[in-house]
Amino acid sequence: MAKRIDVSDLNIYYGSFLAVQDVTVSIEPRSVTALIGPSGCGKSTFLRSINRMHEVLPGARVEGKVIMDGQDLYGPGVDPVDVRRQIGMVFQRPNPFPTMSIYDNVAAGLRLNNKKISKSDLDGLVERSLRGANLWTEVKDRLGRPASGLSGGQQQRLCIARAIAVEPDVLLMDEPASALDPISTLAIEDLMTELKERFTIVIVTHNMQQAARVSEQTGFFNIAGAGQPGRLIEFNPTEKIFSNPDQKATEDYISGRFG
Ligand SMILES: Nc1ncnc2c1ncn2[C@@H]1O[C@H](COP(=O)(O)OP(=O)(O)OP(=O)(O)O)[C@@H](O)[C@H]1O
Repeated sequence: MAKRIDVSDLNIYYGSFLAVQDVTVSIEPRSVTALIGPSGCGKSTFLRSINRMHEVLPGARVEGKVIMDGQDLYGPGVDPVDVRRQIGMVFQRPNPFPTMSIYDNVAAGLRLNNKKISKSDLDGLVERSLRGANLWTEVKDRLGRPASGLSGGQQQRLCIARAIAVEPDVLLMDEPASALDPISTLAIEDLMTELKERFTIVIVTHNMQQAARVSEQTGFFNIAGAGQPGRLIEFNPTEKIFSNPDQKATEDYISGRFG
């Protein structure tokens, strides 16, 4: 079930380096939120802090709050592994388990989370996830073949199938189409439009047209200069960001004057 995320006063560190400063934002369920901004301004770092992936690096930590439907994800006693199950992630480069079969790639997370699942239930869930990722018809006759035999676009949809198989509440996507050709990119964008019916989606993208096509809300991150922390400069409906942004820096960025 899609859930809302409320981030308040979030500071994100790599050791003593403050990479992202003072982010406060609300992310609506059943919608796509796009994060844009120049390289190094902290979009990916912020994305990874939402599902507690950031802290897997030694010395990496956050201050502030990330609340999902009332639950403080950084609260005492919260298991980060559980958070990552509820908030799935898709990366820039498709990263299926290459030698594992297509079927087993989708089943991997389900098997980890539910050891007693029957073969027929698993078959059903694998099919549903592959259908959800718009991949079923292309792979249904070769489910036992290695994932490495799929095209880049198919591999990325396989990774999306793997992510949605465990029924997360939120899906984070870090430039999910930047390594793909234009046709595969459109397939991923169409898929996002379908998936937002069921999930809260947050996507980092360098592609402004993509942000404009797929998202309801857009956040613009920026940095004042090298070594400075990234900040969320503007967060508004996508239509407003691309037609009449509040901040001059946003306008300069989207009109290609910097970044
Ligand atoms: N593992 C790390 N250790 C130390 N600093 C890091 C690490 N990863 C990122 N940073 C720094 O944190 C800041 C934000 O980086 P991040 O990758 O989040 O930016 P980004 O906006 O996603 O950039 P891009 O658009 O190029 O992917 C940068 O100054 C970067 O050098």
